[in-house]
Amino acid sequence: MPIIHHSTIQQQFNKALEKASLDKRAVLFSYTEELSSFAAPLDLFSASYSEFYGERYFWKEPNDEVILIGLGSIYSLRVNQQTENRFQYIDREWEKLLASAYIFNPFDISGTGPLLMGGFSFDSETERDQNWTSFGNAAFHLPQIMISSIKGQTFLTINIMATRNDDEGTLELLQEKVQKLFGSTDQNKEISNIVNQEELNAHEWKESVALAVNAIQEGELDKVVLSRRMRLDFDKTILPEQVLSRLWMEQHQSYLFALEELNHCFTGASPERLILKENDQILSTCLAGSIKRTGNAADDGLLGLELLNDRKNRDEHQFVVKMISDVLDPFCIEMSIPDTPEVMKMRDIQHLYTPVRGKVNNTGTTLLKLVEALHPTPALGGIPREKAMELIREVENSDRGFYGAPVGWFDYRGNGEFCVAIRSGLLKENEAILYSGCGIVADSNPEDEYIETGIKFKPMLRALGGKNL
Ligand SMILES: C=C(O[C@H]1C=CC=C(C(=O)O)[C@@H]1O)C(=O)O
Repeated sequence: MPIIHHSTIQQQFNKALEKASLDKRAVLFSYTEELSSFAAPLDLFSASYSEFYGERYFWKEPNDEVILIGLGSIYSLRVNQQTENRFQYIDREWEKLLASAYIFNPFDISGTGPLLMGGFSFDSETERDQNWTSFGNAAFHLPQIMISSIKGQTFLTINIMATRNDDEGTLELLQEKVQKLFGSTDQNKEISNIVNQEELNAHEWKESVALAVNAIQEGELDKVVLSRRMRLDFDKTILPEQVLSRLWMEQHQSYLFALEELNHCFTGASPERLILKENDQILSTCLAGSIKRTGNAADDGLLGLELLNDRKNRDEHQFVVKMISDVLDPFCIEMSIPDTPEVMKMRDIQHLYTPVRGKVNNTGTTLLKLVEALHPTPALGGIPREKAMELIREVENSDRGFYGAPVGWFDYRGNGEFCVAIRSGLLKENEAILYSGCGIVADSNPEDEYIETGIKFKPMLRALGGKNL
């Protein structure tokens, strides 16, 4: 059982209270300790339902080296309008909060101590539709209780926005909350079942692919990624823990994420890293070019080889490699990029994959600066970027929301990671909207692209109990 009430924490907390009283404003107090034992991460997430539903945040990177469970939001940063640069805004406000914070964290380990979990919308220049209004153009949260599992070690971080109205009782209350959380088991929640499954505007989507191919052949642009949606209705409210536990079993080698905003939850299993930053080391991933999997290892091997040798897919992939390396180059003193891609095999699909590593040249290069520069990569936008964005706005008559956008976390030391939120969907009570897209180039065929986007629905569809798998 975690112990968060002893003299060290008390002293630190008292200092934060004094400062809050003097400054007449809230001061962040953060305390981290290592836990000796830890329930399975998803059991803990699930057990937090009664106390924290609507304010839960989950992150797991493919190798299980970083698993974060954030519960309760004691401080949030949102950007609703296009009034100023959303990346700079989040960076600046976070820095301001940290400037007066009292942080007790004896561990020099990324992902422990205070951190923000959240993400950005795909396109801040379009308005969010009603599904996405609570997410806006950026939504980040500092959890009240955070459990981080980092390379096998587990940590508890508690965060309090201390005000002059708080006293030692505040710590005690939080202590009780933590004890309750670790003591409680998952209430047997009812599983929701699909009552209706419907692809939205499939015919129009194929037409817009044909239109995009035309524009590319006319030389207006080189590549654009077009997405489409599927809607599912359920017999009762669909719970994020239900979806996450299926993704955990079936898509374990992906980034698993969930961001709740009251009764909405954006969740998914993405294979695509946008950027990882650990001190001055960065790692980005180029992922573009796809082929199916069959369930038979020998056939999958042959398909993988076909993908590696397919000109259309290699071109599509090369666009992404060039753009990501061009974008990161000015921020780096060293970079390393393999000459040829590898094949990354996911449960339902295989992709061409190239890792891009670098060493940043400047301490002022924040993770969000890199996210801003990279987003959207041609794996989700296109080439040239602005032209592709214009075409997406023109032909996709719906809001992508956070689909295809950066989702992740970053801590008070500036380390963190963002994935590109694909293979994802928005859960809103007894309805889910799933998103899927694919890269369109000069020789794309609408029917093939339709089939490819069908495959990309599968991870979420499977996790939700859907049909046609
Ligand atoms: C846009 C998606 O995938 C991107 C990532 C990998 C491969 C892609 C492709 O081959 O088209 C897409 O660019 C999606 O899954 O919704």
